Amino acid sequence: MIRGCRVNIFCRNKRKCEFAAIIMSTGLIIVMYSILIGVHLKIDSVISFKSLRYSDFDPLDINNKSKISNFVISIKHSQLLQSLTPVKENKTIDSHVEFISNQNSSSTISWTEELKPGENMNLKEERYYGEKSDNNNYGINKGSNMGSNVTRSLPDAIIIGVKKGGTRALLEYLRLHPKVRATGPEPHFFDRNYEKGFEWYRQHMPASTKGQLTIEKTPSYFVTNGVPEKVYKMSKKTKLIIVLRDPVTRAISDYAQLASRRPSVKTFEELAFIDNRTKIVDTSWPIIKIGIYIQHLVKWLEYFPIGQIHFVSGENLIKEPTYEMKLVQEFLGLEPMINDSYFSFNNTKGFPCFKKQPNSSRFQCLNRDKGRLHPDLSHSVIKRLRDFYRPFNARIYQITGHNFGWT
Ligand SMILES: Nc1ncnc2c1ncn2[C@@H]1O[C@H](COP(=O)(O)OS(=O)(=O)O)[C@@H](OP(=O)(O)O)[C@H]1O
Repeated sequence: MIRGCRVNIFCRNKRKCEFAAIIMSTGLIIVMYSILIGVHLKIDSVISFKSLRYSDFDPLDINNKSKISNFVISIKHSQLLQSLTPVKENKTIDSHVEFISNQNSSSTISWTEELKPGENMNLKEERYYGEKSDNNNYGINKGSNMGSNVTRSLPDAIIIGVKKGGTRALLEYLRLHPKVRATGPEPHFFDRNYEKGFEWYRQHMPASTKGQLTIEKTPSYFVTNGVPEKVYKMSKKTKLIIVLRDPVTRAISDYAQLASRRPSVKTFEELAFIDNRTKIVDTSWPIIKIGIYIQHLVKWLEYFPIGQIHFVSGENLIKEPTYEMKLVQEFLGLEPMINDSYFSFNNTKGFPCFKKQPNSSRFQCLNRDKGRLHPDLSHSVIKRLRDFYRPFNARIYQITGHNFGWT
């Protein structure tokens, strides 16, 4: 009765009424479908970004193919979203920035690379300025013109090590400086991708403008044979930075990372000593070998003068980030802008956290896999390792002119 009444009110002619109903429902389906696609793209981008932290994602690692495709998809989605939202003048798009709040009311930072207005993700541009770089043996440092004086340059400075020394923290602190442009993931150019050539390397550097320093970090460079010569060939003026940390805690940190990725791995003691009874240290185990810093450093000194290498104390970078940053900025010839106001010690995390702008109230902390729990090792194991490293450490103190205080 009621249905009949409605039909009568809106459609006098039953066929016209059916036709109108079909048109309306088709329209409704199209609208809902578009909304769903839009939501899907947005969600997918966010999920992809969230799942890709620099710590577990190396886009240059061939074993990470699934992550690469995930990454590429997320970039495409973000580009699509960007093209729907025109970029306003002077607005910076953080294309790869990921700040995820965690339970401790701090945040987690992932790697960052910013796109400037007019710049896009296409790195294929092959035009050169033709300008011979002042610090590059090959004259290829300043590269493709991306418009409005934006270029990609080979690094002016490289954080070459040491693994688990605090290299990520240092790079993220340096990134706070307006005159610094830093890479996100580790490019691994000199140790894994050298055959791809300097142009490949340069294309993996962040966009920069004149006067800005380009900096990358790949801690494996410090211990990889042949890298000092290759860096020298790129530019003998490259400034080198090494974050040194007590080799015993460094080894434990490295092992903690290994165990978190391979839970079935042998115990630290089983791997660190040739024989657990005699406790002869196994120097062929990379986790031990990396900590014999002097052996690696001398290879760099064959190519670079000691004054061209800046040593950061990994321990002090945690205790007094401002002081260590003052020294690094001095070394890089930067105005000392990264000061106390950027840091706040987060007691829950047990590490300094930092803010992107001095006037911001929001502090960000490094990812949760920086500052992992270390396995408990017996005093005798620690003592044995300390005894082992002591003579090597003494030579490091001598050469660098700095007592790092590792006991
Ligand atoms: N601000 C801040 N937040 C968190 N962690 C910090 C920070 N500053 C230094 N560190 C120390 O950095 C250690 C990781 O070193 P790296 O970044 O060089 O590691 S890696 O080689 O890139 O994997 C990491 O080692 P673990 O504590 O063993 O995880 C930290 O001790």
